[in-house]
Amino acid sequence: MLKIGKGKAFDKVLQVPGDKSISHRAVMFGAIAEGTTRIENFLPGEDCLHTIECFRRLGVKIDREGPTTLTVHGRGWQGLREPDQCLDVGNSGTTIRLLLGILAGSPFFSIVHGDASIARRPMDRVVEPLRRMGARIDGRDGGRFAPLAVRGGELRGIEHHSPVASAQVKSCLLLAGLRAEGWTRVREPHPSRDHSERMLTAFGAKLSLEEGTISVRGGQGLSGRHVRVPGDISSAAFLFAAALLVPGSRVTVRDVGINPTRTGILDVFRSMGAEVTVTPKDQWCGEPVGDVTVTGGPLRGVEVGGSLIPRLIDEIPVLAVVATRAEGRTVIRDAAELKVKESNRIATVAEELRKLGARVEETPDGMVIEGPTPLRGGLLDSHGDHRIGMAMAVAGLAADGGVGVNGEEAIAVSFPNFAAILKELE
Ligand SMILES: O=C(O)C1=C[C@@H](OP(=O)(O)O)[C@@H](O)[C@H](O)C1
Ligand SMILES: C=C(OP(=O)(O)O)C(=O)O
Repeated sequence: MLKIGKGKAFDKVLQVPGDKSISHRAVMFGAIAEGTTRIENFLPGEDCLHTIECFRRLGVKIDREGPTTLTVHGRGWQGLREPDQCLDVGNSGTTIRLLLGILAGSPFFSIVHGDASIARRPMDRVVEPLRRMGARIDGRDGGRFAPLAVRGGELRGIEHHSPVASAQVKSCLLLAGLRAEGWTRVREPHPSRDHSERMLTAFGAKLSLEEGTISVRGGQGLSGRHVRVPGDISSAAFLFAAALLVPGSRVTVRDVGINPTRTGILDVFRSMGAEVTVTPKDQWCGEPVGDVTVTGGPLRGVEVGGSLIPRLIDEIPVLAVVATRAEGRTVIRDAAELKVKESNRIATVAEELRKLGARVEETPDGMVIEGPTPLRGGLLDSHGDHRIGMAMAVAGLAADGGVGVNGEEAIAVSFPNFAAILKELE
């Protein structure tokens, strides 16, 4: 069990591990590129380690020089070979969905599977358009759920209007589109994170973005390159929240990714009344990087919905914790996607926060939080979901008597040294 006591005011300068989305992509794109891709500040979280193992099973040589440094020896798409064992994605939605885009255009048979949470997450959002491109995919419930079996082969480009704003759907189809005959075009209701677009461009691919539709022409190869991964703003969000939950605190996170498709949480914390300073410093492989400082103060409730949701989707659990301390009502809407993450995050956040005395009402597409409520200590559970585990641990900093979080091993999925950093803030 992870025990977190009530926090005392702090003023810290910290760093967080590399971005999960960018780490996955660096391995995957390096694996299908020609030449060497050296990756620095790679996230050694379990999700990304599963991505490495899947590509090793596909015949790609990947050397790990250190915990956060690796070299991927790409030999182009031709370098991938039929795996003799199932590909295990663990808990990682990003791995399974992007991998399916690569397998769909690879002329061999493979089976992908993951843990109990992965087996519950919807795969039809990628299976249906990949089948339209010509891929042969089967799986549980007609291919709606993993395990999935793929017999890859020749693909043709399609136009796909995704009903959900999902970078995983978009990236899967762009990867398949690189191998397809003609153009593949993807449109989504709101812009989702654009790491694939930035990194594919940095690896030499040509993509075009017109009126919200991203297009790629098939037959393009990638060239390996050096990738330095920015710190993960989704991990940093837990530390920003900590500064808002412990009165009189301030935190600076250095060298964190500040891609505007990921910074929704900073906009929301600002509109709640927090002081947020962003100092841009550099671009790493097409990704903006900077230092971000968050200073606590009195907070007010906010309404969050629409195009903001994909810009902070993974931060909503910790935003809900912060909202319990804000004056007035916080309304989160248009976030039904939370139900199909590692856990049903609307249900799990509400269940756990209520144990601490918070007033949280679930809605079909989000939640309503009435604040401020004093939080009491309690025994909480991660529900096997890393973000729920971390959000609840951070809540402990504001709870009288602190909290204990069971199932804390889930946190290693995205932020392996989280407990050590948080312990410094107790
Ligand atoms: O593409 C990615 O790296 C991710 C996209 C998002 O999922 P969706 O594409 O399902 O919205 C996000 O929640 C996930 O943590 C990572
Ligand atoms: C939803 C997440 O990841 P994935 O979809 O890759 O499992 C997350 O990290 O919060």
